[in-house]
Amino acid sequence: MSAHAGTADATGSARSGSVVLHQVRPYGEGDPVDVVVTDGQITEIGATVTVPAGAEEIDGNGGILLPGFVDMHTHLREPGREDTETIRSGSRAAALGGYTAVFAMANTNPVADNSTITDNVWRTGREVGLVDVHPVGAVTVGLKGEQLAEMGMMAAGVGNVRMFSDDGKCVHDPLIMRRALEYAKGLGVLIAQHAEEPRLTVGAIAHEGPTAARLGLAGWPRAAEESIVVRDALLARDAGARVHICHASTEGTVELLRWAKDQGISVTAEVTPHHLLLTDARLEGYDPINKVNPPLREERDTLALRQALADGIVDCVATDHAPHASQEKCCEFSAAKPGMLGLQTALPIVVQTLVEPGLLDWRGVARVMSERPAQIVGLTDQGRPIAVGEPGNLTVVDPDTPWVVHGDELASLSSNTPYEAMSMPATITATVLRGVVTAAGGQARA
Ligand SMILES: NC(=O)N[C@@H](CC(=O)O)C(=O)O
Ligand SMILES: [Zn+2]
Ligand SMILES: [Zn+2]
Repeated sequence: MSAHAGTADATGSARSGSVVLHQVRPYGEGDPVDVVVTDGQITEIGATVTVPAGAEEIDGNGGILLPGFVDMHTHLREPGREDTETIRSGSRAAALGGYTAVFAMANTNPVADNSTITDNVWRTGREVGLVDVHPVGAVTVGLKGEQLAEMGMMAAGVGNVRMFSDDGKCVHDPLIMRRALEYAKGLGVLIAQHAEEPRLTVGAIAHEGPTAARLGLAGWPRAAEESIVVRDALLARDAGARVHICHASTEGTVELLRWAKDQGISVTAEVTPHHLLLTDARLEGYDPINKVNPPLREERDTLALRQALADGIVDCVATDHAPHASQEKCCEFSAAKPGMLGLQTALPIVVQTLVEPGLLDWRGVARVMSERPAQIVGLTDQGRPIAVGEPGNLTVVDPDTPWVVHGDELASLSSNTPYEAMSMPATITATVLRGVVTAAGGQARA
């Protein structure tokens, strides 16, 4: 393999240079081809191509070529908790997971409720240059739910904020939510809601059901999510605005999304890999590694969410990558922080829960991991078709090389993965951002 052919400069645009991906199968279809990316764009696709002088060459080994993944829901903890994740460490995890763009949630310390912070997140992401880090702006000042943040200022800044969320908390006051939706409509931006009726989750730490009852854990009912999903669908309808539901976790939410979409309401939703794979059966043993908001639910919820993704009722997969320090995850269950790592394990879990059971083909994976999230947030340079003239944001997947997860080997500064010692069925061979290799052979390039 030749030396690095290009690097992303501080503004993130690709420098001159070329990458050749040898022996890859776009969307897993047809015979392997070679793909040339020059100056950030796909310039040639064919059985035999001209390798430009000085190009970095990657052997795809017959693996699957997909558009680079887009994560609508990542927590990078900068500013404030750089001991658990930084924009750099999170970008490394993202590149290794096949991502070319991530949306960094606003629940940092201080909260990203102003353009100084959102612009800084954007700039730092560009300096690192491994993945486009799009700042999410807070909907309300300090995530307090009382006063709308300066959404217009954040949208107009260099961070070009296009998604707003109080994630971690629900925008609970319906009048504030209504105003946020109206304002967002005017700005052409998206509100993403952490759907949780807080009056139904006081003290709650586990899914309300037989398992929590047996273990004596205070329950978080499905209705806490579903009541906000239906409320916000109605508010979006009346405002003529769009609303996005973060981490959908219940069978009932799927039914409500189906109803809302049937009505023509502009509601979209994401599901996390952990809500596709894991259930509250994990809570036996009280290991706080399994504590997450919303909580792990029951098998019928995971099955409904998988089917909903296949049907397009749930639009996309988002990681809700939520790093926490080990001392915050190995205390008593009730005291532990909720959240789990997700960036490096998302694609293999999608393979396990959707591709292997025949619910999605690789075109479907491109849809839920890349195309739909890019469309929902309005990114025009991501989630694009694999074709000459399109941006060189690409991921090569090896579907035949399993690997075993070890939290301390992940790129994240935290190690709170619920998949410790589990085998993952697929590996990311390489990730390319605007024609620059950002990760290859399990190594990130910054
Ligand atoms: N999902 C979680 O359990 N935790 C998230 C917040 C959130 O996504 O609600 C976090 O920031 O740690
Ligand atoms: Zn949340
Ligand atoms: Zn979150």
